[in-house]
Amino acid sequence: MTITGEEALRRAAPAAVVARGVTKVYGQGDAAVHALRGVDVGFETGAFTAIMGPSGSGKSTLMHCLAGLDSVTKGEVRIGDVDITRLNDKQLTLLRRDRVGFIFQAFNLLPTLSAEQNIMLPLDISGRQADPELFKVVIRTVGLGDRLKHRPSELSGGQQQRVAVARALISKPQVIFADEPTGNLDSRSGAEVLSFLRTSVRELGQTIVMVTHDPVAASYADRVVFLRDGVLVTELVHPSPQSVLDTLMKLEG
Ligand SMILES: Nc1ncnc2c1ncn2[C@@H]1O[C@H](COP(=O)(O)OP(=O)(O)OP(=O)(O)O)[C@@H](O)[C@H]1O
Repeated sequence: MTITGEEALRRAAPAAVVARGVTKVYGQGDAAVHALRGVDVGFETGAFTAIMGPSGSGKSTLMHCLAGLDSVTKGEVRIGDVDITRLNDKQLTLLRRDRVGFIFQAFNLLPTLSAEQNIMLPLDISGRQADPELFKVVIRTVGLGDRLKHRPSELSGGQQQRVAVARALISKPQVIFADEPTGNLDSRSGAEVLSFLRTSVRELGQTIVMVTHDPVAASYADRVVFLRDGVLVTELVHPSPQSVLDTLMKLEG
């Protein structure tokens, strides 16, 4: 029997995040918008997965539902062994704080804190200590050694996003959700940030799920899943910019 690359990936690693039958309807009656119509998808532990699709296909909605930032109308979302759709607000807040990392398009750093203080903030808030070895590895990985005392305003956009990447990595979350992490960066800084994400998957075994519009960004992932009209329609394993672009053109055509 031939095993496809995708099957091999699935067999090698259990899913860190699983969505089953996820439906999301915004509004009611005539004004109802069916943003997700029964999405089934798994995201492997230690893999980098991109979510793509035409504008309005439901990418951000799916990511928000996976990360517990938005509620589902129907269906189940598991992060590890926890069905997050059954948690109350307080439990969800703790789960996001302790098990999930976020990287957004706007870097979301606190302007009065240094790079190092921004990186440590989530751990400080939850009263946890950083693993000193991991801190060294993360700082080396994202190349911020000589910038740790700088404030965000003294850093370039690419450097600020590297701080946000380090902040997401330092708490060893079960999964990092990245929403257009290179959307505000020039192509060189974007490539650097994507390389750091790739390295964190390879060297730290980090699980990453990223929403992007950019075929080049998506090509850094191990796998790309494609949405259209709120449904998962296809996926690519070991994507190239060209194969992602071709698939998108077919979906939009
Ligand atoms: N809060 C909301 N209230 C009502 N409709 C919404 C809301 N958020 C999203 N939608 C609708 O749900 C659908 C999916 O939106 P979503 O933002 O998830 O798509 P997307 O693929 O991320 O789009 P884009 O690529 O343009 O960012 C769209 O039709 C959108 O208008």
